[in-house]
Amino acid sequence: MAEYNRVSECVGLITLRNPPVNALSVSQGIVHTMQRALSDPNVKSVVICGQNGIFCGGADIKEFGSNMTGPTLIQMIHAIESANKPVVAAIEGSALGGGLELALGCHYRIAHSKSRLGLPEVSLGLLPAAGGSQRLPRLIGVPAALNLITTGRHVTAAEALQLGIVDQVTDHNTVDAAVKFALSVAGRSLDPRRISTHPCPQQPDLDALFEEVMQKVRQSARGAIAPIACVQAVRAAATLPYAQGIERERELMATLFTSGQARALQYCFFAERAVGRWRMPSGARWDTSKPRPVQKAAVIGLGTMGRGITVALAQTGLSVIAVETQEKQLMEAKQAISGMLERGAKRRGVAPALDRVIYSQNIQAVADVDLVIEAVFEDIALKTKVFQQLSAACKPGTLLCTNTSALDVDQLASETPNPELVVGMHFFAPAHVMKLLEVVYGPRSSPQAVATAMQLGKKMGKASVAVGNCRGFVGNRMLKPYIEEAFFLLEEGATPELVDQALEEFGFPMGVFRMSDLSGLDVGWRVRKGDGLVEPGTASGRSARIRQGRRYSPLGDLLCEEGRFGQKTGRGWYQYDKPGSRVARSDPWLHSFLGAYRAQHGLVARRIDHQEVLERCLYALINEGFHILDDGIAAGPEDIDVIYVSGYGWPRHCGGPMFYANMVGLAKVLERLEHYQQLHPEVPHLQPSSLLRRLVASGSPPIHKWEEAIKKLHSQL
Ligand SMILES: CCCCCCCCCCCCC/C=C/C(=O)SCCNC(=O)CCNC(=O)[C@H](O)C(C)(C)COP(=O)(O)OP(=O)(O)OC[C@H]1O[C@@H](n2cnc3c(N)ncnc32)[C@H](O)[C@@H]1OP(=O)(O)O
Repeated sequence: MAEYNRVSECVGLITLRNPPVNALSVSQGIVHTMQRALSDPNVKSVVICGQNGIFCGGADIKEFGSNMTGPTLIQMIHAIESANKPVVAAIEGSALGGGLELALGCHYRIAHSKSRLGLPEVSLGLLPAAGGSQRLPRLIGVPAALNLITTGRHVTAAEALQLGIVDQVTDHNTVDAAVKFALSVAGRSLDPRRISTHPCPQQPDLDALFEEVMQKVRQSARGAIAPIACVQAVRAAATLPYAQGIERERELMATLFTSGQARALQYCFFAERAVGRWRMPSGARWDTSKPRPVQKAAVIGLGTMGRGITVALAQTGLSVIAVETQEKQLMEAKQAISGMLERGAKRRGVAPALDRVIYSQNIQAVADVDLVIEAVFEDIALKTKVFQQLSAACKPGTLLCTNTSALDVDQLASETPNPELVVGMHFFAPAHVMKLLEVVYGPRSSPQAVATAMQLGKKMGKASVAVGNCRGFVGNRMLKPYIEEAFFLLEEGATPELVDQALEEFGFPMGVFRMSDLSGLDVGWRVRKGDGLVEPGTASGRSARIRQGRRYSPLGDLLCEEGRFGQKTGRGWYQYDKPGSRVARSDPWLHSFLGAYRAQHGLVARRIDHQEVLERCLYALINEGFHILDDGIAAGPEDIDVIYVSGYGWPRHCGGPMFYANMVGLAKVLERLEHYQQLHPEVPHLQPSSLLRRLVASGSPPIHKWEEAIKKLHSQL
């Protein structure tokens, strides 16, 4: 776990060994090796490094749920800082969380130029509770420490040097540089190097600073408790002696450590990694399916989505052929894409990848690409034509991907001579910014096609999730009952403001109505028209609100008939100063419209509270998630949760819809769905899924056991 060697005759070298990231385990034995180094009379100084080019990824997150016994990290770091021989941290790869805290306990820090450092505990629902919240502000000052600790961001070695976190940066062998450095400081007084013994650097107007930061953090935290505790811990560092500060750090950590939010955030950390280990119902899996290399790609159709996808591909280092058949649109797209590439490059401090994109009006230009992403208008006839053209134009083996969000991937595949080469790559707008990618496979998609799309998604920095083909795939399929419940709540007496407030207090960045105004009400209207649901708005009464045998709310259609498409028209569920403006204001017209609508349909408005909004919208969405699991469209709850957290604004500290259901209790979700279903029998999405019932009947296993339970339950059917 921690290996000890003597090098250059008088330097004790401690190497952390705990693959893959040298996470600090309670059983690691660093204390023991440290004692060995300190008691060795031949050793004049000590270097701590990590094996395989990574210093340390922090405390072992997997141990958090278990019974942790052994010397605490804090005691170990204290022992290092108190040592009477200089201890130098040789930082390569990452020094994160407890890893950086360990380095802060050392007397000196030497970092490789490519290493990254940070205290990301906040993103796991925790705070740097191995003295990090007390040492970092003492070392680099309160404002910089607050920034790092409350955001959890990683800094480069160059920034760490500038901030004063490290003493030296090297491009060469870090351990060699640290050993040399350790020899040069042997025998020097260590008092100035013990960070905990110093006060924080003076800071004028401390109270005002903390007030300002606390306000900012509360706003952006959207209900998360860890960022607030982080501010409180740093405040303790700035105002209390170290011993008392550490006590405060411990108290705050004790509250966070056992919180549901910490469990949810740590679940998200592992879920994001688990979705990379995808598998298909056919038995094909990530570890047995070899992706094809993709160096050259093409994007067909340069509307909003196509432009974003082109930028994302070019920024990943691929050569891209961007095709748009109309000359004017092609020129406009070229200008927009170049602008996005230039702005992105400026932000990242690199040269813009303008010459990676070749523009063409001719689909034949795709002849030698490895992969094509089609992003033309959502029209099955048009997409079919494009797929047929692509099949004829591309070299054999080219992967054909569609960015459709609503059409049938299998149907498109069946239009090509090689359906095994077809998958969906469902990006979210703006495609070069949004983290989520749904990789949609059909029954005939080859494992290699899925592996290639998944690998490309990963390269693009996306949270890529492999899902089966169905209407709306996973994300949009679950969104439908959520939006419908919100409409029904308006009919029954709620307002858009009330519904949005409940959802935003829950942690969504935007409630359903503000979101719908942003994305455009006409999008859903077009889909509903296509489904034959939209009728002229003159009929009244209950029967006018039953369509295709189930409850239907025409409210969204009626707003569209008024030309209220949301932000782009300056009117939607809210009003805006002008078309395109983003600040939503309550609209008296909407409220009287709702009153008139209810009167026309004989609906009596009743008082609706936040709890009902949350239960009806969220449980309807969760219920659809159980259907999706039962249908095998998502392989496990993690897939659904990653989709919702990374693409739909579900608050990360609630873990995603399926984790949330697990936290609330499956029996409670079932009971509330049954309750609402009795009240609204004409709403099928409130009918509890059979999987949810079966899981409750089998004793509500915890989420990590669902897969096993689902398999067992399926085999019993
Ligand atoms: C009841 C009262 C109690 C009171 C208080 C008790 C206190 C006790 C606790 C004291 C703790 C003190 C405070 C310290 C806290 C921490 O240190 S929390 C951890 C902070 N560190 C992080 O958040 C870093 C997380 N890791 C990463 O960001 C990345 O993994 C990486 C290090 C940058 C490497 O990235 P990459 O190369 O892309 O690899 P990955 O795929 O991400 O990871 C590879 C595998 O390693 C696993 N892993 C990574 N980090 C950890 C970790 N810290 N612990 C355990 N496992 C880790 C990751 O899951 C991958 O695993 P596989 O998916 O199985 O391959």
